[in-house]
Amino acid sequence: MDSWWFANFTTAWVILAPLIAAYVPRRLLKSYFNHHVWRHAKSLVALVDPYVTVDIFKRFVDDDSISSSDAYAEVRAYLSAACSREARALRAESAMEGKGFALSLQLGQEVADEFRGAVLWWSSAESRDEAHQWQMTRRCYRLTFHRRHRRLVVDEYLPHVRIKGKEALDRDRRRRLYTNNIITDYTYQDDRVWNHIDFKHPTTFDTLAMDAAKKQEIIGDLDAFRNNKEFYARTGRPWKRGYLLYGPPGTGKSTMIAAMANHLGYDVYDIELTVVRHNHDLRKLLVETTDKSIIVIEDIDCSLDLTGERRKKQTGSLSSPPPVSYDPDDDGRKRSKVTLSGVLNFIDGIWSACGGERIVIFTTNHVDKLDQALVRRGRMDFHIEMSYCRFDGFRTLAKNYLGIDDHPLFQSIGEMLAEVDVAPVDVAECLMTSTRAGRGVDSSLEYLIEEVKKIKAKADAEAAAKAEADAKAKAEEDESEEDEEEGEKEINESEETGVED
Ligand SMILES: Nc1ncnc2c1ncn2[C@@H]1O[C@H](COP(=O)(O)OP(=O)(O)OP(=O)(O)O)[C@@H](O)[C@H]1O
Ligand SMILES: [Mg+2]
Repeated sequence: MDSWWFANFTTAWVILAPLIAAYVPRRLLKSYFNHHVWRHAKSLVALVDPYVTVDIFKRFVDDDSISSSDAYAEVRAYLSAACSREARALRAESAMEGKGFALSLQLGQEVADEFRGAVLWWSSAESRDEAHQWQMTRRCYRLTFHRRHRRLVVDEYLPHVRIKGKEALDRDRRRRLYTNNIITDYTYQDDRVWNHIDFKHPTTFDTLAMDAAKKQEIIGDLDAFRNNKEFYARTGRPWKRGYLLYGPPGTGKSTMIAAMANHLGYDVYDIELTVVRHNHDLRKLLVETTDKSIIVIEDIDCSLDLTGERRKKQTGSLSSPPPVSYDPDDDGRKRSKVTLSGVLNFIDGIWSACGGERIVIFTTNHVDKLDQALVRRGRMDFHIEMSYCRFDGFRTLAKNYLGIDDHPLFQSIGEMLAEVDVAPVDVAECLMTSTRAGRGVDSSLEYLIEEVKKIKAKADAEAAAKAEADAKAKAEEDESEEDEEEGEKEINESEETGVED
């Protein structure tokens, strides 16, 4: 009987199918199948199939998916260990230096995981993302589990995967130095707002030349920030801290940022403000930064003018990759409109609280030029003056470049540096020149003494010239005041004489 029905059904279908295809419009057919047949088929399957799937899509960088963390990357990191045991077709990417490869699943591969007695399966798949505005097909990790484990998976397993994945990412990742791209109105959803290179700066606090007590204070402050998550949560403050580094050129502000990043193990986001067009672009940049990061705006006084206009300066910033060339003045429509209030919001507006463990650093050569609103405590919590090279700084540089801790000439060099303002960059350059020239320790230090003497002589000559110019200006001022008084006296006398006449 069954075979009779089947034969009739097949014959009818063979006759009817070409007729339906020929006469019923394709769009109608498609939408009918999509909306009705597929829905009914799914509910039928659900009756007999007890398995549930969850897709975790590879994310796009667009407005709808702004987020400071990446679940897809976390799942991939979590699965990396399981992959090496079970999957047969793997993808290997180089992990951190000396740490071999990070493994992930090839498309279509599957691995099993066990959690509190439940077995769950992960596979690498491609699927249509219904939630996305263009419903595109995207790579995803698909988790499949029995429906009786639904609560376990949602409440415990998925959070567990994210925590473990994040830990693995933090452990294995290469640190990065980011710089911002131009964000245009046409920025495509997959365009990154940040560009990055691996961050490999050799500076540490050990090699940073500065006052030893001040250095310890900064290290203590950074450690307290990093270890005080509970304090920030308890007091209801976002877990972030602002540092203002100020001082003359070549005193180590950019070097300090590298030392901080190395000490904390954070990424660095170096913002080139001149290519940021609007305040809301700043927000977009902010939400695309990750936790455990340092956000830097170098030479803030040159990047942001309080009147809203901008000036340009070649900044010697932290060897960052150059931003895409963009002249803010080349077209009136393109000119940046970032304002002081935009930057203030960037630092401590409601958006700045997304994510956590973030440090914001401004550097400047002219602290007195900055608006008080920008640098007040609470925004820039710690003001650090990077100053000229004194004895402590010199000892560090001598250790860096000559490999020595002490020397009979140290005392006289220390005394000289107490009297003359020499930037650490100049001391470092002298020592490096000597090292390159193959001089020994003694002659390197003598060369440094000669150079410092020259700098002192130059500074003395400049100070004398300035004093002379000031004295001359004062004399001229006094003379003109005397002339004025004389003139007034004459006028008064002639008026008095006139009255008498
Ligand atoms: N305090 C320091 N400790 C060690 N090296 C230093 C220090 N200051 C300067 N240097 C050396 O001088 C170079 C320039 O220093 P850096 O760029 O950090 O100065 P800066 O204060 O940021 O200058 P600018 O204000 O011009 O940006 C560094 O690459 C480093 O080699
Ligand atoms: Mg600098």
